[in-house]
Amino acid sequence: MADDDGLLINFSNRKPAANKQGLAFRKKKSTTSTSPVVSKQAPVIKKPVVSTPVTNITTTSTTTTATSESVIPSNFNQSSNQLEQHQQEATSQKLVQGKSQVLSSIFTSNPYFRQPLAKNIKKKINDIPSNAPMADNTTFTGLGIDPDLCTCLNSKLGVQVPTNVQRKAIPTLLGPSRTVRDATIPDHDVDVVVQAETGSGKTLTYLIPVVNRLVAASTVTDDYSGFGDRTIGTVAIILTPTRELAQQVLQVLQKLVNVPRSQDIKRLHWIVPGLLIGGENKNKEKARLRKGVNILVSTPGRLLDHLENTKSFDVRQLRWLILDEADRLLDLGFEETLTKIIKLLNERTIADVKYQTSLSQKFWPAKRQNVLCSATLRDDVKHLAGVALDRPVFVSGNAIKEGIDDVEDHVEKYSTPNQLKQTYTITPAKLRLVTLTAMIRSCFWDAQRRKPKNSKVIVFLSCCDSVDFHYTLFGHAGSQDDDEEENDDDGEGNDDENDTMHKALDKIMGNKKKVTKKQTIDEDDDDKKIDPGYLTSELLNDVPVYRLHGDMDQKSRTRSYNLFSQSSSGVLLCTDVAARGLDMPNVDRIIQYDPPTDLKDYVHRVGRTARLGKAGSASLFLLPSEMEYIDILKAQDLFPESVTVENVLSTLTTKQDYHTPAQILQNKMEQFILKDEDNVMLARKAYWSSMRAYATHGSAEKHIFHVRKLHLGHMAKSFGLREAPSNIQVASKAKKKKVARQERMPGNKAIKKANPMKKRTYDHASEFAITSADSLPTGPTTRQKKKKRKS
Ligand SMILES: Nc1ncnc2c1ncn2[C@@H]1O[C@H](COP(=O)(O)OP(=O)(O)OP(=O)(O)O)[C@@H](O)[C@H]1O
Repeated sequence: MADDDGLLINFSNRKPAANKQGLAFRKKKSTTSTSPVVSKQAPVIKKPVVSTPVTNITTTSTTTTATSESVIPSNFNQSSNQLEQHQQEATSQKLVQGKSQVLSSIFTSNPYFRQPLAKNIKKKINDIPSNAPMADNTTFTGLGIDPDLCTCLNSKLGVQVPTNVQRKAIPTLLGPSRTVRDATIPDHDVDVVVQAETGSGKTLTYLIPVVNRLVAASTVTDDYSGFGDRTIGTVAIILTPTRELAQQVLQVLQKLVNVPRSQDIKRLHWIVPGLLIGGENKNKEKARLRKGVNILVSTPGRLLDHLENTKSFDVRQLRWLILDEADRLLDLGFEETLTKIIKLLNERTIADVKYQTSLSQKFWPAKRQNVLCSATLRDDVKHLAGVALDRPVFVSGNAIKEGIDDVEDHVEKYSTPNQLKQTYTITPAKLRLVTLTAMIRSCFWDAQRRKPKNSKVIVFLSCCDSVDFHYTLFGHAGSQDDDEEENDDDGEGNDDENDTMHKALDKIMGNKKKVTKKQTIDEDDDDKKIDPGYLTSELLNDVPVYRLHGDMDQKSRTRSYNLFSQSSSGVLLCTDVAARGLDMPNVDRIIQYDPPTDLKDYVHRVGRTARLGKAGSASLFLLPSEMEYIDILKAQDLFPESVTVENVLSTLTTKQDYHTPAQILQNKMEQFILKDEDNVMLARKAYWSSMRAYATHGSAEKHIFHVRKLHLGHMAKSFGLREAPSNIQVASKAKKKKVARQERMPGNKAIKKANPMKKRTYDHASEFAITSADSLPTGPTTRQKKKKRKS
């Protein structure tokens, strides 16, 4: 707060009537303005600024409205006296860090918008789970899988019968080693493209055939001595876009290769799986490669590094190259790396005749088989074909088709699991933060039984800074010592007023325990404190909050991811680094607070829930200016239902009036931000990074998501900032000047500036992370990108 002028914003002192007509109550000139605060008079607004005519309010969702049953905790209920009291207290302006501050209402000056009519929402006809295991009599043994491997699948992974995509793709991937004949499937090895819904078991779809063929190759029979030499090197490489996904695939693989030996079958067990990912010790990886890793799971950057620099990395006998989340691997940033990888593999792979004897050749594809998997393989497929594939067979949940030209007939639309319940909430910018908070809280409240419940919620945000900001906010706001500190800071204000207000807030926020020390949130904050990997959020009724993004160090990432995966209840705040492939058990709800910059990411984000036939729901936040995005979703046969902001905010109270508790909640969060300079900086950074991230929406959606359409002041409010963006910008420039000055100081080592191009590649390519405000938009222009693609 040091650099900015005190921002004077009008605060409505009018008791918010239960305004059924819309979200806003009009701005009113403050009548209680006291020195030193100068109140800027609000313009008289002729028509209600946010009006949601009763006739247009869509209540298609099953979300409960404000009944006494649906309201979250009892400590949110206020007596009318308390409400009155709060109204009076809230009108008082005070000094925050020596600056005049006036609280502004979140319910004024919001844009007018009409809720879509319920009749425009097409309901899903078929709610039968589409990604569950088959309910007919299909079995893995029936598909030709080794009975011992089936036992292993059952005992180690709880997998008994195949899913639809497994039933379709496994026989094709078994190729000539297939023991069950099927005339419709090629009996030679072909490249395969697998497209199936999220959570339908694509990982096992490609792992089972590879392991099955290696198990067969290691089996000693009367006429075949089996293959038991680990020095064969790497025979299969599985590439994934993120480290977490690579770790997850390895975990499944490790269980799978431990196939028990039947008494009458002799097997030479030599299948050694291994992992190569960024952030890990390269020398240890080299040592493992030297010994021989037969099935390698890796992220592209680290694989290329070892291909280029590790002499003992032997890929001469490579027979499988599997690209998990293949469309993502071909996105900007990965493409170049992948092309280099494929070029090196092409140069180094030799189909050694020693493995081509008449008996063993059925276990080993004669040449490298390429397999591509994703839930969203579409027009990219043709592009991928140019890079890696040779006339692939296309397998989806619906069809098997030979030849790439027909692919588009089968993948015109992205598909999400039938049982996934999708909703959206049109939320004016000023109401975003409080609505998010209310929505998360409602996930942990059983409205029917009227008691807290366990739930697992993932909130997707557009950038790392925003994740850090919300993590700090939810993790620390609401503790009593914050309030105490704030009271101390506010020495110049009216103590009595503050005291009463804080008491009212405590009551509403449910502050039960006295927190004496802040939990550590940052590893380098204090060396002695150990980052527990999560924060317990008082603001969210003591729910643990986790975070995951690409700017975290590898240890924290792994810990945070594992903790959330294993937890029975909690909120994970993350970037798109968690959008693809991650199989976190029992996630109930996905909240897309920032809309995805690519429609494919919508499908992958919502796919973290409703996996393998389980139920799940997903909510999307949209600004009134972004409503057209619903049409884009509809064009993909995705029909989310509308849940109004009123519905969400109503869960904060038993009373008709949800404005007051919502406003108090917002004030509480703003106070937490403003009381500490670090918090203000965090909020500003998050604000700017989010704006930058917003600018990365593709040209096809630019008419919907354009920064020019945003009300920057209102957006700032959603980061708990009471400053106009120009103030923020000035502060940011001032900081840059300060850094530049420091750099010029004699004796100071010039801080090497990161090459923005490189940074962008890093952010987008490996970790899905749009990070700090300084690091982004100097990447290639659209024209440059097109030129690059052409060449
Ligand atoms: N046939 C099966 N029976 C029971 N469970 C299965 C079966 N196949 C896979 N699973 C389990 O289903 C979960 C989801 O599988 P997986 O992660 O492979 O899905 P996916 O299709 O790759 O999803 P995404 O597109 O999100 O990556 C995993 O926990 C996996 O162990």
